[in-house]
Amino acid sequence: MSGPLFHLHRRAFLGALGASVLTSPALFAEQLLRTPPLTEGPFYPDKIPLDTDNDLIVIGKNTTRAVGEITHLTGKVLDINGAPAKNVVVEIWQCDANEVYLHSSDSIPKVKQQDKNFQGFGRCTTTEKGEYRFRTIKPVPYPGRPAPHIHFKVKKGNRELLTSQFMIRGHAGNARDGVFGGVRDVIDRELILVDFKPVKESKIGELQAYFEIVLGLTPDEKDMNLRR
Ligand SMILES: O=C(O)c1ccc(O)c(O)c1
Repeated sequence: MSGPLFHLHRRAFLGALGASVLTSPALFAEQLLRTPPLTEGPFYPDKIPLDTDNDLIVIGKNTTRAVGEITHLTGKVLDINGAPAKNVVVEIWQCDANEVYLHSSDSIPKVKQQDKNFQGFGRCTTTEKGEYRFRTIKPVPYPGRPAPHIHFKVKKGNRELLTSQFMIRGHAGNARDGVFGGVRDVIDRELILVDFKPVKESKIGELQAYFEIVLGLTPDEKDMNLRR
């Protein structure tokens, strides 16, 4: 999701609340909307691959690239006050262009179908500004999951801060997807949708997607706030 769009939706949200609750605008106005958590699904890798870098298109020193529409996925991890979450790890995983996840219960039965050049899983540590970046493929529908999606987790050390998924804004499969349909709140839906746009200078049809992940308070931090 792009920065400006994000703020537009936030304003729409405040508008929907009505003027009466805005008597103390500072309470809301400074906070970003938190990325909603979503199911991990059945296919977080059961065996972490040797190559876990942020380029899912090329495994190790292979010379053949993965099949699919190359996407430069970038973004930031922020807290609800807009401060960067630096030095946290973003993990992504998704099925390959032939609908196979890097998980033995999917990849063993579909061994002939699997794209052996797709890394399927990657990690990126955020910078001082909370930035992350991946090179991956535009996600495709999976049997039983008509909304193409990329799963992600945000971790700090061993602590899992968020598990969710993002989906393609405007994709026809979203309306038929059980996980997307399970997100009842219209604002929450907006917060998991991402635009996939052509990279203008690219001669090979690469795409770019920008997604800001906003972390809510962790259980420990909520506890601290209650005690304050
Ligand atoms: O329930 C499932 O089958 C299923 C499959 C793939 C996914 O990515 C997922 O989140 C759920």
